[in-house]
Amino acid sequence: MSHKIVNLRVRDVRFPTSLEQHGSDAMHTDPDYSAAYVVLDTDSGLKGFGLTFTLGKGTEIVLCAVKALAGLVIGKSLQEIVSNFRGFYRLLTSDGQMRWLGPEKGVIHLATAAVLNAVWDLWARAEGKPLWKLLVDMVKDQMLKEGYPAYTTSCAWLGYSDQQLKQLCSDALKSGWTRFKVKVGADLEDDIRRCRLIRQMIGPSSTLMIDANQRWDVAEAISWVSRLAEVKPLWIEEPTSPDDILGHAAISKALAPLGIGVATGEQCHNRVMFKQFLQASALQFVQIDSCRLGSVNENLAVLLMAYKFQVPVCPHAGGVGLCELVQHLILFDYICVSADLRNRMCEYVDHLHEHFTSPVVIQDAHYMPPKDPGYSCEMLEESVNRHDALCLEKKTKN
Ligand SMILES: C[C@H](O)[C@@H](O)CC(=O)C(=O)O
Ligand SMILES: [Mg+2]
Repeated sequence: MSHKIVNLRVRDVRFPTSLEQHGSDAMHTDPDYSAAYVVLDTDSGLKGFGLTFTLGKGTEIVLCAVKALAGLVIGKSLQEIVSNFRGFYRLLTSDGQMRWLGPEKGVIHLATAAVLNAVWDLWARAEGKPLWKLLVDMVKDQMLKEGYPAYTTSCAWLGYSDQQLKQLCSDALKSGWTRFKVKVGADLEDDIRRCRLIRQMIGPSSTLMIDANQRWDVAEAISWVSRLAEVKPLWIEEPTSPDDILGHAAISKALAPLGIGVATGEQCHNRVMFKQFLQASALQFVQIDSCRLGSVNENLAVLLMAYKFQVPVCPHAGGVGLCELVQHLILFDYICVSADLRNRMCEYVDHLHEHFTSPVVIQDAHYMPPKDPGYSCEMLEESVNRHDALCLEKKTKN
């Protein structure tokens, strides 16, 4: 069956997570976890669902970019696309006029990610497999019985009170979590207090990471993290601008004697930037994002580059739908690329999974391999309608 794409719909879906400071960090103090949510309709009736992640405002701009790309997608059959996927990727990313908006970065690349995620979802559905299995079966068949190791960021968002942090951390420990990420970067004394608190709760054998979300300049990052070395963080995430590759390299070199690595990637524009981070030894943990890069296509390239440089991949997943999508990629990485779990873990945030038809399954702090066909992108229609920014705008006007 050809599954010819006959229509592309895109919705602006926003969740008011900022009201309870879910997702808050040193730079994003009021994040509303949102998505540009794409649905591909085909002549066979099969649909493909995709999304890219945003923080609320500006999602309407991503929708415009998706609509601008639609003309390159509608009329193509799935078979035509996957028989030359590289050519299709280049078609979307190398349009003579639209590439000026990037190339392969910013809003146009977020829109490309959403469209390509929907194409991969359509392909996996057509094959009757979860995406990770579609990828793995292209190479070989292995299974992960105990699931893939995860870490949680949901105990220590920057806007949470110490009381919330203690309660959430205590609950997480009871559920078997042993890897925790803490948001830092706004106030040093506050960071020292909160990091000491969580380290004291989780004990010396659990793993702690810290995340500054691009808050500092290079020298500030080195001195600030040095003050937090007492809690033995495995990594400092996004210590400075995500574009400052040599800055990351300087921070990495300075913190190495303290045994603290650098992690980044959630706002890394594309595979070319990752190449330079790896060549410059500017990171010790590659944090791919399923909706920032050009979908599976570009993420596979980064997985292979990370393996070539022997740098572990620890995917970013702090955003609506990001856990659902990136679990497929990290399963592929383990089964077909790295075959290694040392210093590897996938982020998990405990928000908004109820809005998906195939939400992630976490057991004992591990991602259990998805079973449903597709890329786990499909949202409940009721959720999309209830959180569609356009519908919300009309309601407030009436
Ligand atoms: C604004 C987002 O919640 C961001 O803080 C997520 C993030 O940096 C992470 O999950 O890592
Ligand atoms: Mg982060």
